[in-house]
Amino acid sequence: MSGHKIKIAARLRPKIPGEIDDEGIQVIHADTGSNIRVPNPRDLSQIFNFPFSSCYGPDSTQGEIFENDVAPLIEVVYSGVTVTVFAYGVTSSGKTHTMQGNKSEPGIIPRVVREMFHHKATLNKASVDLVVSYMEIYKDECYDLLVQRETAPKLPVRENDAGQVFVANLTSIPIDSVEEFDLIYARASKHRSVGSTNLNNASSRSHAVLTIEVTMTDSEAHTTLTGKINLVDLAGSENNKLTGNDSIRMAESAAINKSLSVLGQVVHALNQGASRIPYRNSKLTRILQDALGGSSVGLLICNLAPGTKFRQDSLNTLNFAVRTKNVENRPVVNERDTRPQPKPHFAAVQAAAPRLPPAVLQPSQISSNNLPGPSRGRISIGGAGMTTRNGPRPSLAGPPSRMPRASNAFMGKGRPSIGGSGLAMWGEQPSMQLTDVDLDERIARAVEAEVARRLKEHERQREREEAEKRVKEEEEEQQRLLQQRESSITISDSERTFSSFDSQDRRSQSMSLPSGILTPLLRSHRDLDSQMRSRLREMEERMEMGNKETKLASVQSPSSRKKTGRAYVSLARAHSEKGDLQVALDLYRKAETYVPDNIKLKERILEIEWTIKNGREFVPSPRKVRKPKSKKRKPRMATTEESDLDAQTTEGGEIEIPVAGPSGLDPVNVPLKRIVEEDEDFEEDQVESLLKRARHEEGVKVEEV
Ligand SMILES: Nc1ncnc2c1ncn2[C@@H]1O[C@H](COP(=O)(O)OP(=O)(O)OP(=O)(O)O)[C@@H](O)[C@H]1O
Repeated sequence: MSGHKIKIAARLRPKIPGEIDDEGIQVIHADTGSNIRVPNPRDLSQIFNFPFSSCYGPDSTQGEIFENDVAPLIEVVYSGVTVTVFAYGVTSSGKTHTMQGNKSEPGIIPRVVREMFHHKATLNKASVDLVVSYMEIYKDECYDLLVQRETAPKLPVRENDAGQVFVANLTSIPIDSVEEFDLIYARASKHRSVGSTNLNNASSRSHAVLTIEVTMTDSEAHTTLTGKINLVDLAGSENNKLTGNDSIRMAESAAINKSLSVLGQVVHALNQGASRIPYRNSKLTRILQDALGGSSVGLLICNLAPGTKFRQDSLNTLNFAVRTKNVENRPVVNERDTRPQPKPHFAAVQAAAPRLPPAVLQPSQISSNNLPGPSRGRISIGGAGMTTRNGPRPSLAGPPSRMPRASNAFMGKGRPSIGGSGLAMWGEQPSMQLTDVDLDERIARAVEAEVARRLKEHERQREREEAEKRVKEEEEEQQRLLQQRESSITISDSERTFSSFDSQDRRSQSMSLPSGILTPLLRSHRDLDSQMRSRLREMEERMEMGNKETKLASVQSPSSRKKTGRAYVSLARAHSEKGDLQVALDLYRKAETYVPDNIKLKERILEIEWTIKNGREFVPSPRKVRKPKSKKRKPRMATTEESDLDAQTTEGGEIEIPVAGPSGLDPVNVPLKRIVEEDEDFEEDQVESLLKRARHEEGVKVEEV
């Protein structure tokens, strides 16, 4: 399949009781197309237009969105392609309502499942199997929502040989009817992390990913076609000032905001055609890798909340949407040849690692107590990623087209079945007989856990050893300096006798010299001694100070180190301008710990050292004229002449502002992100926090700059 851009739909929710709708955002349907209009929060006379092929206003229904944008994708899933639908937006903008809905207004998820079964019924294929898996990413860890929450372990994210990312050990349950699904889904949804905030009584504290996978086996053609739809309800970005979050919610919020920010970075990097896409910076992007610039078909639903309160958030959401719509995926059809592969050579069998078959619980009566409908359901628990009746598969990424499939005698329909009801996952304890396959699976998991534990232990041991080595080196260095000082003191204590390290030969030689000949030399030794003493003292102080800073620097990211370095330089400069050269020198040296490769900084340190030593006056170099910050943040705000002119956005997230030019009014396109995105004003903040820290530090008295 050729490149396929992610489709965008925007939905503005109606106001909810207690909310003021001041028409901050509007959905406009015109003959030329539909768009979302948002006034610029910094200049209300400017209107940003966001044209999308699907825009839904507050009166839109769940059915409308499903029919227009999601239902057509079901056929794509049945053609063996992975489809990903995500709901994105600020907290309380209606993501969960859109994806999940409620009993009277079911959302996309229940509708998708109905449509999947409906489509299945129209197919004339012998074997069409559906399975569901459901997981959440809570504080950057993956949890299985199909198992009891209290016992759900953190699931590892892995990558297989084909480069496909999957969540290992994620449960997948075969579903044979809508009713079966509804029951499973209702139970699992209770396991999702939800909490109350000022903005939403039932705010999702995690990103939830529900996957419905369909496997179509054609035994005559010996092929298996696997389609999948991932339905992702993202947690909403949060402004903690508005949500009034407590410490627990704050920690959740930090994880949510971080993962969403990485999502933005991934989209940005994809748009830039960057060589490195930061998928690995969060579990969310790692898991959605296939949906962002990968091999799936994507639909992004941008949820918007009405009113001025959410205006800036809505602009951020729309800005993200504009960037995302340029991301191109390359969908592939996931078809596999099921013919048994020729037997590998004996040597190859010996060399190959043993492949463990998945554990498959085949309860005789899965639905008798819990699930309505025919009792044909089976629960398969992934031993290596999401496991279906046809073998292990990654959970979010399908294998590439025509991937050869390993033949496995344990897989397929003729597997040994196991007694028991399969209800253990819901907390009940069925009596269950384990087969060899199950035992193998359990052993494999235990081995896997043990290997992970040992690796962790090994890593901890390595870190301990490294820390010990560092301490030892520091002690040795101090010892060395001490010895040096002692030996130099020996020199200065006596002009007549030489230090212990002088040899007997030298002594006898010197004794034979005419008297007075060494005096100038010894005098210079004495000078050297006092110089060395003060130098050593200085070095010790610097080392002590440096250690503290080095420790701090070592835990910071490269960009934070740079920022801290810049903040110290800024402080140092202020002190050098006031004439506090010693304080300035200390601060420049601190800065050096954070930016050790900065040549200019080294030069500045030498310059000040020299000035202090020689008692000269220090004349700081003139400050660079920097562009005013406000200009950087607001690169293109309308001037007085422009402010009363209506502004129109163009495709691709640019704002078109008419500007008075030589030939009358010329339109000027300004990239919207430059206007909407906040520029981080770290320097002031950083200086402020450093000042606080510096005030508590002994020895460095820093005044407010
Ligand atoms: N289209 C809609 N029609 C009616 N009510 C809606 C609609 N969209 C959202 N709501 C209501 O708005 C409130 C917030 O919606 P929802 O919980 O879906 O937001 P969310 O974006 O999932 O928030 P969070 O990120 O905090 O989980 C809910 O009470 C929901 O019922």
